[in-house]
Amino acid sequence: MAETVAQRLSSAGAANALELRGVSRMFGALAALSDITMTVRPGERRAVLGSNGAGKTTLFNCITGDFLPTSGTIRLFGEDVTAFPAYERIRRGLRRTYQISLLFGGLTVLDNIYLACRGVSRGRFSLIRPRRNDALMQAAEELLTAVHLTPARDTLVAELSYGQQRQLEIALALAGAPRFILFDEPAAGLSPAERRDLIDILSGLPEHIGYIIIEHDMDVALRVSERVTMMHNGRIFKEGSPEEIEEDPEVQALYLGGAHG
Ligand SMILES: Nc1ncnc2c1ncn2[C@@H]1O[C@H](COP(=O)(O)OP(=O)(O)OP(=O)(O)O)[C@@H](O)[C@H]1O
Repeated sequence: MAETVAQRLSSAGAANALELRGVSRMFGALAALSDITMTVRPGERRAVLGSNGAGKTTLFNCITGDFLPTSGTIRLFGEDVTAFPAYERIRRGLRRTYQISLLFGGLTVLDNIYLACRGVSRGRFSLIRPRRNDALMQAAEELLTAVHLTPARDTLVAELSYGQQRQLEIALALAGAPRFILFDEPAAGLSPAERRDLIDILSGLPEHIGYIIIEHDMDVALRVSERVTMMHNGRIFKEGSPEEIEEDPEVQALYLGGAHG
């Protein structure tokens, strides 16, 4: 089988994109995460699946720095970021999308992307209207294409369909040369055609960008990932290739049997 980008970067000695060691997160007496140990290589595409309450969102929140873990360590590209605030992790190339939309409805699609590019760039923020040859404007145009939104370039975000808004959220996560992205249920609420488009967009991302996708739609999750981590009750329950996970009898009994929401 051909070597994946993740394998090539890994054999070239690059640090893991993400490394969690013994990560736990308590909410009072409830262990939302218990002793999570997992590694994701640079460029690797990973799906994290599990029923409602399995701990997937808490896992994302600990990786981004929205929550601190109660115990354990988190390393990003070899660096211990366990106690780093979220913005320090963003500076190191980590991005995330949310289940709830965080877009500016009164601005155009291109303006939303442009502002995201500006927000993560190091230059000073200016209210002067950007010129068309501005490098950030060019980056914004490229992101527009990457998420298949070129026809909606000048449309106000409030007028976009729900699916187009989700596509725009992916563009915002791609602003500013990310190295690793956390996608939180990007297929939720999408039509079958929009799901196919999403699969194309994720499959077409530059190879060096790794990601973790939380997704309830197994068809999407298994098609856009090289490896799958199954969670249950705050623990890792199984890990394997999409084929291994799909055929695993325990996974089928617990998850594919309809126990998930
Ligand atoms: N801020 C919080 N305060 C208290 N309990 C929380 C908090 N966040 C999550 N939990 C609890 O932690 C457990 C894991 O929740 P989490 O949202 O991480 O699961 P999930 O796998 O993302 O579920 P879903 O698929 O429904 O989004 C649940 O029992 C949840 O009620």
